[in-house]
Amino acid sequence: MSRPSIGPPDTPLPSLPKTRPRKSSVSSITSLPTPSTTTARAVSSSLPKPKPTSAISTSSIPTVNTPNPSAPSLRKTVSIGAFPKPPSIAASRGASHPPSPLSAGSPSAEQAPPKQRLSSGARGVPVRDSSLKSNGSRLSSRSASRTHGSPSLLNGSDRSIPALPSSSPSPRESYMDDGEEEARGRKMSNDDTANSEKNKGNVLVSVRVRPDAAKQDNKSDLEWMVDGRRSLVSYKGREGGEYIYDNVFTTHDNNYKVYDSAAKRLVRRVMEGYHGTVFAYGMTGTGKTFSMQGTATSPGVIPLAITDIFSFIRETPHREFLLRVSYLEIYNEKINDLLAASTMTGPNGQPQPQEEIKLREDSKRGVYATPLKEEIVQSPTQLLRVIARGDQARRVAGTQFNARSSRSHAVVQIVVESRERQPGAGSMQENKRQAITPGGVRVSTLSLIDLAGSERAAENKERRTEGAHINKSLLTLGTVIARLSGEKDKQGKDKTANTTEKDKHLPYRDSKLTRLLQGALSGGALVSILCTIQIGSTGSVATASSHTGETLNTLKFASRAKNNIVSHAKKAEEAQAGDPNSRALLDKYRNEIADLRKQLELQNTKTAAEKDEEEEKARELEAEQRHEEQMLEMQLARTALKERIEHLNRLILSSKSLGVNSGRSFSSLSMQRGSMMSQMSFQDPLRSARSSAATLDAYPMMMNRNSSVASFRSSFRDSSATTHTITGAVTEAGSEEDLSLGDNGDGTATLSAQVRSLQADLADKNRYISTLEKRLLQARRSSHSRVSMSFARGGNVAEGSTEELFKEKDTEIADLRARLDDKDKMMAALRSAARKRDIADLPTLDTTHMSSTTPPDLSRRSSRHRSNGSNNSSNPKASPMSPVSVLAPVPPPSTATGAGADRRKKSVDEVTKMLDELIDQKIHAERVDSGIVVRNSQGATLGVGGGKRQSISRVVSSPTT
Ligand SMILES: Nc1ncnc2c1ncn2[C@@H]1O[C@H](COP(=O)(O)OP(=O)(O)OP(=O)(O)O)[C@@H](O)[C@H]1O
Repeated sequence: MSRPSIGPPDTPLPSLPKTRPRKSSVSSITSLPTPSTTTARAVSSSLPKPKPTSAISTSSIPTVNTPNPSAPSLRKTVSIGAFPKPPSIAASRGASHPPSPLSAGSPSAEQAPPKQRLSSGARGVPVRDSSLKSNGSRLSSRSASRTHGSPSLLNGSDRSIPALPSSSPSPRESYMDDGEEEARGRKMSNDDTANSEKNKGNVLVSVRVRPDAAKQDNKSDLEWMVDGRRSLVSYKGREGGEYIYDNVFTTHDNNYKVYDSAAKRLVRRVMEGYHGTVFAYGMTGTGKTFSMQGTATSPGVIPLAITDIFSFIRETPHREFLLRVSYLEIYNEKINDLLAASTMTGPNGQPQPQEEIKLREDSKRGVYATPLKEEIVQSPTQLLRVIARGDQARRVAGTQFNARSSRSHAVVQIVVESRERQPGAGSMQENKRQAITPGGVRVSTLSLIDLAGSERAAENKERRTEGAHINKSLLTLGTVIARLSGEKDKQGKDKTANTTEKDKHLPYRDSKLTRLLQGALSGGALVSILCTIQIGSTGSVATASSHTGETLNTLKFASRAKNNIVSHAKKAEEAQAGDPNSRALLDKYRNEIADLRKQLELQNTKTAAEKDEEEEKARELEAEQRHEEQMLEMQLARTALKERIEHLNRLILSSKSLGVNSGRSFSSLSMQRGSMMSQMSFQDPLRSARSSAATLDAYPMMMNRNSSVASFRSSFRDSSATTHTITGAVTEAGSEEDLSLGDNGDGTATLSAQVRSLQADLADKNRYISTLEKRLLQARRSSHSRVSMSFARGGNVAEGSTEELFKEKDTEIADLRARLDDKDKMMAALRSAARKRDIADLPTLDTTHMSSTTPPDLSRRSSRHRSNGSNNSSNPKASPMSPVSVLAPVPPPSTATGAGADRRKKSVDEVTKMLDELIDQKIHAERVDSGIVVRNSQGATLGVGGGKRQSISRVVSSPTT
C-alpha cells in the first residue's frame, strides 16, 4: 500500500498528472484555467511513494486512506459541515473578505454588511462540483438543526458570543472513499453518531492562507481557489480536490478574524473549566508564528486570548480566579523552560545550564513537564510580558524559507483556577474576604502551541539537524492523528475501552511533542488546529511543484485531524477543599491568606499590648534615670557643700590656730600657737594634722580680713584654753564634720599630720573627681539616648546643647585636675617643709620630750642638720620658699634661751609670713575660681569669689559671739 508522506519529499516530484475534468465544476468556474494535465488521479497515485530520509523512519510516516482506483476520481471533500460555523464578529474588528480565488480577484464584499455579504456569498460562490453543492445544502440544514439541538462546545451556542447561521458545506472525508465512510457510519449506532457529531464540534480545524510576498500569476497558483465563506480550498491540479474545514481564512483575513473564529470560544470554555489546546501547524514560513503571536499592530491568537481571559474574569464576578503561566520549547527533542532560561545566569553572566525537564504523567494532570517554572499573573500586561520574555529565549534562525524561522515547538500553558463566590450580604470588601465557599476549585489548562514548520533538508548542518527533529516530531504527530481514526472505530464499538490501553497502540512516546499533546489528542480537551498554507510558491525557494505538494500535505493533515480527533472534553472536576492531591493554588493561597490574617490579628492585639508595655517601661526607665540624675545632683551638691564647709572651717581654724592677724594680735597668736604646739604636738598628732591642713587652706583669708578674724576669735573665747572645738561655726553641716581645731588644741599640728590630712583631702578630691566623671558619663549616655530617641521620633536634636554640656563637663574636670595639681604642689611643699622642720627641731625635741622616742638615726640626722638649721634660721631669706624650717615648734619658754628664743620667734614669724603669702596666692586663685562668699554675722565679707561656679557657691555666716 502506498502512503504519501506528510513530510517533505526529498526527491524531485514527478510531473503532475492532468486532473480529471469535473464537468459540473469546470463549467461553473470560468476563471480557472483548464489544467494542462489530463488525468485526474487519486491521492495515492498522485504522490510519489514515500522515501524515508535518514531522520525519518518509515514506520512513523502517517498514512492516508487510499481510495479505490476504480472509484470515480472526484475528490471527496472534508466532512466539515457537521462542525459549527463560528460566528463572524470580525466586522467589529477587522476585515472579512469574500472568497478570493487566487486567479481572479473576486469583488470584495468588505463594505457589505455581514449578513448581506454572507447571503450574497452563499449565492455567488463558484461551486464546481454538483456533489459538493448537494452535500453542502444537506449539511447546512444539519448544521443549522445542530445549532439548536445538540450544541457542541465550540459551536455557535456559546452564550457570550452570538452565533451566525453556519454556511458550512457537507462534511465529507477527503481521503476516505465513500464505501469506507459508509461502512463506518453503519457500524455506529444512532447515539454514537450523535455523540460523534457533537464531539466533532469540540475540534475545530481551520486553514489560513498566507498572502504571497510578491503577487505573480503563476500557472500553478491559478489552479487554487480559496473560498472563505464556504470554508473551502480547492485545487484543480493533478491531485485536485476540494477541502472544506471549519474555517478557511483568506489572505485578506486578519489576526482578529482568525482569533474570533478559531480560538475565542475555546478560550472561553477553558475559563469555564474545560481543557483546551490551540496549535498552529504548517510548512515553514507560512505564518504560524504570525498567527499565534502576531505583531505589534496585529496581535495574534496568544495576546488576544490573554485579553479575552481577563475580559472573562471581569465579566464573571461570581467566581474568583488564579492564573499561572509556563512557557517551554521542544528543541531537538529536548525540553527547555523558556521562563527559567532568561533568569538563570551564572556568576559570569553566562546562562546556566537548566535542569533536565522531563515529561511525567499522572491520572489527574495527564502528561506534564517538570520541573517547569510557573509564574502567577494578575494582569494582561503582566502575562504578555512573561510570554514576551519567553519569546526572547526561543530559538529562531534564518532559513531558506524564513528569515526568522522557529526552530522549536513552543508551548504556552496557562493554568486557570477558579471557584464560585457565595453571594453574601454586607459590604463589597467583606464579600471579597468572606464570601468564599469552602470547596470547589476547578483547574483547567489552555495550551497555545506554535509548532516549528516542516521543511526540506537545509544546507547548514545545524539547520539540518534541527529540521530532522522538527520533521520527525511532525511526522509522529501526523501518524498519531492518522491512527486515531482506527481508535475512533474501536471506541464506537467498546465505549468502556480503557483509554490507557487504547493509547498504547498510538506512538505518542515517539516524540516529546506528541507525548505532550497526548491529553488533547486523545480527547481530553477541546482542540483548535490552525493550519497555515501559502498557495503561491513566489518568494519560496521550493520549486512550485514541491511547494504544492507540501501545501496539499498540510491540507490532508488538517482533514485527518478534523475527522479523527474525537474530543469528549468535560469540565474539570472541582477539587474539594483540603484535598492533599489538589494542585490548586487558589485553595492553598486562600487557606494561607486565612492563616495569615489570623496571625495578623493576633499580632495586632499582641503588638498593641506590647506597645503599651514598652511605653510603660520606657516611662519607668526615664523616671528612674531622672531620679538617678536628681540623686546624683543632690549628692554632688552635698559633696560640694561639704567640701566648702570643710574648707571654710579650715579657714576659721587657720585664723585661730595661726593667730594670723594684723600687728600684735598676729604675733601674740603666733607665739601662743607656738607654745601650744610645743605642748600639744605629740598628744594627738592625727587630729592636729587635719586641723593644720585646714589652717593652711583657710589662713590667707583670715589674713586679709581683720574684722573677720576678730569675730572668729570671739567665737573661741569661751572655749577651753587647750582644746578649741568649734561647734557652732558651721551651722548647716557641722554635725557631719570633724571640726577639731587641731591636735595641739590651738589648731596646730605637726606637718606630718598635716600631710596626712592633705592626703585625706586629696583622696576626697579624687572621689569627687571620679563622681564627677561618672556623672559626666551618665549625662553623655542619657544625652545619647535622648538624641537617638529624638531621631527616632523624627524630631530635631539640639546637638549644640549636647556639645556645650560635654564642653562644660570637660572644663569642670580640667578645673578639678588643675586644683588637684595645686594640692599636689602644696603637698610637696609641705612635705619638704615638714622634713626641714623636723631637722630644725631635733635638738629641742631631744632635750625636752623626744629624747626617749626619737630614733637614733633621726637624732643623728637632726644633730647634723642642727648647725645648718641655725644657719638657715640666722638667714631665713636664704630659703624663702622653704618655710618649714621656721615652722618648727617653738620651744617652751622654760627651755628656750632668751636670744635663741627671740631668734627662733623672729624666724618663725618671717617664715610664717612667707608661707602665708604663698598660701594667700593659692587661695586667692582658688577663691576667684570657686565664687565663695564668706561673711560674718554682720554681713562683712570674709571671702569673695568670681562666680564661675555659681552652682556651688554658698554663703556661710560665721557665728556671732
Ligand atoms: N497572513 C499574513 N499576513 C502578512 N504576513 C504574513 C502572514 N503570514 C505570515 N506572514 C509573514 O511571513 C513571514 C513568515 O511568517 P512566520 O514566521 O509566521 O512563519 P512560520 O510558519 O512561523 O515559519 P517557521 O515555521 O519557519 O517558523 C513573516 O515575515 C510574517 O510576517
